[in-house]
Order: sequence, then C-alpha cells, then structure tokens
Amino acid sequence: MPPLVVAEQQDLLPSTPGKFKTDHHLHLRLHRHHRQLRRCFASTSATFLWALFLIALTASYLSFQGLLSSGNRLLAASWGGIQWEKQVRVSAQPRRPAGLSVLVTGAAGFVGTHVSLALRKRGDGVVGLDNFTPYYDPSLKRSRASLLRVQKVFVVDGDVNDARLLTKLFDVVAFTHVMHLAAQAGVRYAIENPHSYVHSNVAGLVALLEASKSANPQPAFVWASSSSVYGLNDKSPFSESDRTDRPASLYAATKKAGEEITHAYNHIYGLSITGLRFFTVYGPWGRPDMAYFSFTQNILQGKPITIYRGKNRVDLARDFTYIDDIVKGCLASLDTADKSTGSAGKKRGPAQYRIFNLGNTSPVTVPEMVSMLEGHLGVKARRREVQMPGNGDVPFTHANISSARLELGYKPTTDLRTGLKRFVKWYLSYYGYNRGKSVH
Ligand SMILES: O=C(O)[C@H]1O[C@H](OP(=O)(O)OP(=O)(O)OC[C@H]2O[C@@H](n3ccc(=O)[nH]c3=O)[C@H](O)[C@@H]2O)[C@H](O)[C@@H](O)[C@@H]1O
Repeated sequence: MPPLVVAEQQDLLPSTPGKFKTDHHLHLRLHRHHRQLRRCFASTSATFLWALFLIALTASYLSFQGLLSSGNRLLAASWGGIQWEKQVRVSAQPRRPAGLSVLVTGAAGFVGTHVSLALRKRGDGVVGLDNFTPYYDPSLKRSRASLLRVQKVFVVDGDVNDARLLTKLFDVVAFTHVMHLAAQAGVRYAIENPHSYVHSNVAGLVALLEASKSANPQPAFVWASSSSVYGLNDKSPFSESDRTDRPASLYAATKKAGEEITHAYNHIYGLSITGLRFFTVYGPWGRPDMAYFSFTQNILQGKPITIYRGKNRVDLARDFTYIDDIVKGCLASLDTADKSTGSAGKKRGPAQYRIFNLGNTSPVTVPEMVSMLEGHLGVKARRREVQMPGNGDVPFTHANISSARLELGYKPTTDLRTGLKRFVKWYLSYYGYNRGKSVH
C-alpha cells in the first residue's frame, strides 16, 4: 500500500481517542481522500494491467520455449511414433506356436547379440534395446546391430534408465520374458569410472524391474549376474550356495547388489527371477576390453601383452566359457522360467527365484590361454609378466554347474582351444590379419 494512502487512513482515525472532529472538516477530508484514492487506484490498476501484460508475455515466451525444447526432444528421441511402434510390434511377434516374446536389453552387446539371434532363429519374437555406450568401440556394436537388422530383429536405441521408454515398450508389447543383459561390464574399469557401474548395473536394473513389475502381464525376468560375485571365495569349484559377500571389485559389488535387488522384487511383486552367473564368456563378436581379445590384437600388431600374476608368482586362471554354451544356458533359462505371479504391480502369490552358475568347469591359466592364441595366430606373443595390480581381479574362477545341469539341462561342450580357434577365425575375417581397432 502506498505511504500516502496509509497516511490518509491514519488521518481518518480519531486523533485523540474518544474525541471526534467536526462533520464538515471530516467531509472535506473524506472528499480529498476519495479523490486521491481514485487517482491512486487508477495508477495502481494501470500498473496492475502492465504487470498482467508482462506476466502474460513471459508466460507465452516460456511456453514457446517449452514447445521448442519438447519439439527438439521429440526430434532428438530415436523412439516413438506410429512407425516405430509398428516396428516394435512386428519384431516382438513370435513366428512359431507358443513362441516367446522377449525384450533383450544390451542387444548390441556380445552376449545380447548372440542370444537375440538364437531366439530369432527358433522363431521367438525379439525386441532389442541398447544405448551403444562408447565403453568399447561402438562401431563393433553397430555392426552387431546390423546383423540383427538383417535377421529382422529391431533394436531400440535407448537406455534402460529411460522409464518413459520402458513404459512405452511394455504398452506396445505384452512381453512374455525380459532377458536383461545390458550392463557396465569389465572388472578393472570400475576404478576409472565407478559411477557408470551404479548407473547401469543398479539404477538401470531397478528401472527395468519397475517397468516389469508394473506390466500386465508381468514378464519372467532373466538377467546376467557374474562369476565375480564370488570375490574372495577360495572354496573351489564355486557353488551357488557359497559365500558371495566379499566382492573384490565395484563391478562385482553392483552385480551382487543386483542379486539382492531382484530378490526384493521377486518377494514384493511376484516377479519370476533367474540370475545367471556368467564365467568369463568369450567368442566371435566378443568384447574388445577382454584379455583374449586385446591380446589377439596386440600379438598381431607385434605389441607386448601384459600378463598378470598372483601372489608368489602363481598364474591366474579363468573358467573361460564359450559363447554358444552361454546362449544355450540363456535360452534354457527362458524356457524353464515360471510365469511371474503378479500383475500390474500386485503380487498374487510366491514366484520363482533362481540363480545359476554358467561356466565351463575347466579353468585354464592366462599364460596357457596366450599359448593357444599364439598357436591359432601363428605369431609369438611378446609377454610381459607383472604382479596382479590390486584393482579388482581375483586369482581364479571355477564353476560348479550341477544346478544348471539339473534344472536347465546345461552342458557346455566347447573347450577353450576350440572356442579360441573360432574366435580367431572371426577376428581375422572382421579386422583383417595385420590390423585391429583400438580397444577402448
Ligand atoms: O566372469 C566374469 O564374471 C567376468 O568375466 C570377465 O572378467 P575377467 O575374468 O576379469 O576377464 P578378462 O578381463 O578378460 O581377464 C581374464 C584374465 O586375464 C587377466 N588379464 C587381463 C588383462 C590383462 O591385460 N592382462 C591379464 O593378465 C585377468 O587378470 C584375468 O585373470 C568380464 O570382463 C566380466 O564382465 C565378467 O563379469
């Protein structure tokens, strides 16, 4: 309120309590007051109108900006629209009686590509999802996605953290299964980029579980855990019932967290869950960040390779598992998964919760693996042996696969030498003999 008005109003009050001024005097003062009030009101309403005008102008500017940015978002988004929905629907459609309809995350990844192709080959419907992170050469991921395109598997370019996208996918398709393979992989990279592991392996997993539990029908959920959850466990071979509470890397810790998180969703919402602990998976179209792959590249380029050694110069060993065996384990997991018991976020009864080791059951030391590569490549490696840095590695892995054998009929058939031979053949056909792309 302007000070003038305040003063006038105060004038109207008895100057001395209990004693009133004369009527005439009062009348004059009232008249003067009304005039001033009118003037004041006129100028206030003009100010008010101006303010209103400015607010309206700002609001329209902001909504125009909003329109522009949402337009830009729509332009930038690689998903959505009638055509897109049609592609998703067609790709998800099984081509055999009682075929599955599977959402495969990480579809342009190593395991994701192979699993998607195998599902498509036997007539299941597959929709891929991949965000093509540049953790390793994204052009390799694009090539894998091209393979999928040729086989009529549609890959959505998107992130599992995108809740709107996931909701849309589940609106468009009643997926019977989710095969969740998208992850930040690699044990040692967690030292460099810890947050990427939390983003993909924890937040991304939760986003996908949220969408899955809200879906109607709820899909059965199969996902990739890791042999690294055994961490400092030294009881060999590793069984599913062994301790997994001593992870040696953040990667392992996020995978272990995933096992606990999926359990909670199983318990609360009745989601059918199968977690697969993969043991150092290798093969054609593999991951360039893994030792067998980067060693091949370095050997061919005449560069030295670094071989880690454990305490007391003990060789490190891995239960290297060939991709085709892993694919069989994945498909068997999908086929034997019970239906989820809930729907649209409500549990209707207890649901299946399983964890399986998918390994090869015959560990091979890293120097032996290098010798096999040398044999297939016909080139001697320049070996540089160093003490294993304390950045998350474990000295050895060895899977006990009795449970998977019993319940999935899982039976690995490819030994490391045979599998590496197939890998080298693919590598040479893809990169050529003396070339190779930079690994990261
Ligand atoms: O089994 C698993 O759970 C994990 O297997 C692999 O992890 P890792 O076994 O460490 O595979 P590589 O990175 O290929 O290493 C294999 C072996 O080679 C050794 N290595 C690695 C790199 C190197 O330069 N030199 C070297 O000696 C490692 O210490 C290890 O013993 C994958 O990278 C993980 O994503 C997966 O979850």
